[in-house]
Amino acid sequence: MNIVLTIAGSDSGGGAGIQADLKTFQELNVFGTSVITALTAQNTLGVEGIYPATSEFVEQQLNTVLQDFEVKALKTGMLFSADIIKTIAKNLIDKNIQIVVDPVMIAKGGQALLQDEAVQAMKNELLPIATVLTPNIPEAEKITGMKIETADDIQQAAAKILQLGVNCVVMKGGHLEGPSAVDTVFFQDGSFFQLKSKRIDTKHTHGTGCTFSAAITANLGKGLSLKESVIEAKKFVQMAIENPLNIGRGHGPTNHFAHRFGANVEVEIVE
Ligand SMILES: Nc1ncnc2c1ncn2[C@@H]1O[C@H](COP(=O)(O)OP(=O)(O)O)[C@@H](O)[C@H]1O
Ligand SMILES: Cc1ncc(COP(=O)(O)OP(=O)(O)O)c(N)n1
Repeated sequence: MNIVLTIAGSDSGGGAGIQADLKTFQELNVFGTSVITALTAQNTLGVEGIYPATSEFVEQQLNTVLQDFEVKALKTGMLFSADIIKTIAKNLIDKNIQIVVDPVMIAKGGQALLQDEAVQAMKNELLPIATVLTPNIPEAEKITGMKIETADDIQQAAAKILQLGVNCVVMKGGHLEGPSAVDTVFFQDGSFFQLKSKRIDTKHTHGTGCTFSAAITANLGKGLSLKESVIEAKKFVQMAIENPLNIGRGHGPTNHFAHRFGANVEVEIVE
């Protein structure tokens, strides 16, 4: 049994955060463990409240899991504060674990899930030890300090992010426009490729980023290459978006069951 870990916030609505991660892990046949950084009172309409854990308790959860389980890959999601980020980085620096960083900053409803001053800690402490970073466009803008509108901007921003020490960056295109949802994957050696899928016209996209990064983590945990892990994760999230559950009165969750039925999902790989 391959064991993976999510270090993230709890979404009481079950569509994002720890809950989306564990559902994704389970669907992809890996054993999921968790370190909870914050509780959120949240549903499909938005985040009503945030109750962060202390960095000491985050550290205790992390060490308790790592002392007992051989974790192959982990992801981080909502980390909330600079203190929590520094604590996590300090405890992971000497571990042989593949690290997927989803730099969660702002929920769809606009609520901050990461304090502003924590962005610098993420850049200085966490990204240098990360295997892969999966920013959406606003997150990439915050990390790089540049406006991202064109394909050239995406390439420039990726280059800036790679300079921070992360091995690979997946620039997610969910927030862009056009008939395709295009994610571009950049590596340290200058190579890159794109993953293109049909953009689905839906409001039910709560937790897409969490689900995508959790699927990459699960795939890495199973021993797939980084490239294969990202490709398969894109297929997983595409199926989850294409087959909405239509629950909740706002931005509903993606459908983590969907991959069981969606063998024919179309994702084009452009090298
Ligand atoms: N409407 C959509 N149709 C198809 N794929 C989408 C759609 N929205 C997002 N995605 C995909 O979901 C994944 C998460 O992207 P994104 O929504 O940008 O992240 P986040 O949830 O962090 O904002 C990416 O693979 C992106 O291409
Ligand atoms: C607890 C928690 N973690 C992360 C998010 C953000 O998830 P994301 O996949 O980026 O989806 P949206 O917020 O954009 O719907 C969250 N909301 N809560």
